[in-house]
Amino acid sequence: MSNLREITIEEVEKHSSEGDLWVIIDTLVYDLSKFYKMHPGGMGVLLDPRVAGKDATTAFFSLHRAEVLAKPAYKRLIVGSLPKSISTGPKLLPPKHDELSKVPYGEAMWLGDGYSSAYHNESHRRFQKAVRGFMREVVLPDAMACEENGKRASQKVFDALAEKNIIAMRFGPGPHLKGLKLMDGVIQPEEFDFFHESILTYELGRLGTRGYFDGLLAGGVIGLPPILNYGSPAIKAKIIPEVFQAKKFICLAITEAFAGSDVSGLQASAELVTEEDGKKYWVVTGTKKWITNGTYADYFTTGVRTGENGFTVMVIPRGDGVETKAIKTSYSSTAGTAYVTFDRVKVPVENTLGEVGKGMKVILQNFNHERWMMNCISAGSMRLVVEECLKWSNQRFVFGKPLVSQPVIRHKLANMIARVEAVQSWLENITYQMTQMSHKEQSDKLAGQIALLKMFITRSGQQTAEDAAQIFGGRSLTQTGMGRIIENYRRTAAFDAILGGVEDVLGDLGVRQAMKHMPPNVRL
Ligand code: HEM
Repeated sequence: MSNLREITIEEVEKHSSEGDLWVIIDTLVYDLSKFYKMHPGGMGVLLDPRVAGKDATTAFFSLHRAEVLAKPAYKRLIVGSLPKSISTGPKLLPPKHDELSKVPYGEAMWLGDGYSSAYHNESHRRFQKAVRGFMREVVLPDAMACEENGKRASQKVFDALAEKNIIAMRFGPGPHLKGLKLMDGVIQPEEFDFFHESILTYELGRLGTRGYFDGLLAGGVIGLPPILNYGSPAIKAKIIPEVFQAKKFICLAITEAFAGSDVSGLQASAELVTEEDGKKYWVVTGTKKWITNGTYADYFTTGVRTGENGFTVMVIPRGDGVETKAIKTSYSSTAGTAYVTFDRVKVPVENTLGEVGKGMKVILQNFNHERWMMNCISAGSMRLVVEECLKWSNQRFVFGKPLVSQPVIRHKLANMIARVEAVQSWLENITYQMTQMSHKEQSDKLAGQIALLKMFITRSGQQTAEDAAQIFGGRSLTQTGMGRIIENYRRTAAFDAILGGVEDVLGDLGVRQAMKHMPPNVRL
């Protein structure tokens, strides 16, 4: 930008007509002579005498997100900049990809300038910076496109995730990370803990594209653990590398239209048959509904009835008799939500995960991790929404005053900030406990905490979505433009109150867990 031709305000003013149209935005001079006919906001607004040939910075930033100007197609419209004698250059550029927000409460406190943390160290900071940069540069453009067109995340992004070993990291700390180069070596596998994992998910949440987040392997994050924990050595050796390298995709297929997630009512069933050559197979018939990533999964970690009351988990590869159909939901079909049909599918008995009839144990093992992951994403997206509302309330002028000068707006902001900080602190505390406990201890001591936090986060998220919509007004209804993040959040915040266990059930679980630990001899 430093080599730009210097153009005076007087010279810009000479270009103020149809076919010869310049404007100044943030000290840069844009030639809109051809673009004005394609301008999504129409030609008239650009030809207005208050805009054509003038400094249109204030008008521009009250109608567009700063990211518009960062697009290469629009950068090409720049023909010069105001002389150095009157300007020190652009001040309103969008932040660099890995840059932290300077907006108060725009980042978790541990990332704030001058704040410290009892839980985070230098490796978390290095990791956060690398992940933020990667997410904004590589993932965000794909996320925005896919939210709109409903396609699954591009293979280019999956390959990039695999290259940084982000897919492997989504399964938390553990032996599966041994020997891997994490985020180009920014941290060592031995350093990786639940805080690193929470950063990864939180940063995905900060993209503000909820359907895409689920499309970006949320199904895999719940579908692979039964294989990691219960797969035979042969199954593990085949499927785990395929999934980590994004060559194949896996999902979890439990819920059914007949019974939702009430496992006792599931109807999909499997019968054991022995072929003439002595090989044993399950023959699986049934349907599954609401299966995240199912439309493009190659493997289905599936729960089926085996015998009278037995429930068994097995991994079913896509093949003869397996069909998937996209289900339309209120978030983007980029999530790959599917209705799955198994029609007499032959599954080798070696694909059984865990003991026959003990499927509940296999499924339950991962519930806490799934809900904790959802807490991380909800906290990340809530933080982004708070940041957006603070920015908007500050920059938006109504009746001659900034929006934030209205006490009712400040009241909403205060509640939003209080909620996101409460959520953050509880999440960090639980994450710390996870770093200190064995898996068994986590199941015993944290199942209730995680469930109650999820109930609290999703309730807070929905209140925050309502407040944000009031602050953004009509802009919160449009999927593009200034309010695009609020629109997405308002439409999808309630999803987290359903997926992974509905709010009421989780609240109930939290209290039941507490009662389990209640000593028998306590009295008022
Ligand atoms: C480099 C110059 C400009 C570019 C590249 C540009 C680009 C765009 C784009 C991409 C949109 C669609 C926004 C969205 O929904 O995502 C838009 C909308 C709009 N633009 Fe521009 N624009 C420019 C300058 C201006 C200026 C100077 C004005 C001055 C008034 C203006 C007024 C509008 C209006 C009124 C809308 C509709 C906003 C809405 O639907 O809420 N634009 N512009």
